[in-house]
Amino acid sequence: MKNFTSELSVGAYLKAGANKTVRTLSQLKDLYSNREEVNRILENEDPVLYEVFEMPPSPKETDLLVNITVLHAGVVGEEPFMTKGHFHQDPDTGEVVIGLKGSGILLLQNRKGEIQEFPVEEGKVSYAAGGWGHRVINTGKEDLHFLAISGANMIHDYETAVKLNFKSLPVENKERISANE
Ligand SMILES: O=P(O)(O)OC[C@H]1O[C@](O)(CO)[C@@H](O)[C@@H]1O
Ligand SMILES: [Fe+2]
Repeated sequence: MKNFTSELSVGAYLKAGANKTVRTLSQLKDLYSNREEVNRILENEDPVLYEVFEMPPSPKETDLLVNITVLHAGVVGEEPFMTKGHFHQDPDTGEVVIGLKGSGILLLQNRKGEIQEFPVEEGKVSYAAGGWGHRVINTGKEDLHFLAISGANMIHDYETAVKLNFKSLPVENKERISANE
């Protein structure tokens, strides 16, 4: 990554050289448990769930990945918009998450099925240690902006998240919902 300085806003970050990746519902439809609702939404539109603005890392594995993510507000059935969720292939590679705007949850789950939830909002910094899968969920009514920093040698492991049935809703709600079913 080249030297840069930027305000912590998407516009400024783009001007400083960030690349943008867009994730839409049609790309991530298997994340949501209410299939009928997914299909109903997709009949009309393919909403953008989140956008990741990332500074291009150097090809060297010792570099850092620094990105700002904008996770939009919305729901698919009862489930709020969320990131796909992944583990890092190398269990020694963690990630820092710093809330900038909006409110949400960083949901962590390890291979033993243990779960932790941390707030993502302005003024809060959290660390997802290696070995903990992580997903961000926008539980608020406005877009959630956060900065994430990890090692550039990090390889996303999405398969483990699927295999372990990575949780979606904030766990309390999930328990409350299934208790009421
Ligand atoms: O790779 P995924 O699961 O789509 O999520 C991307 C997001 O995940 C993060 O690793 C934060 O958990 C960010 O880098 C980015 O916002
Ligand atoms: Fe990550």
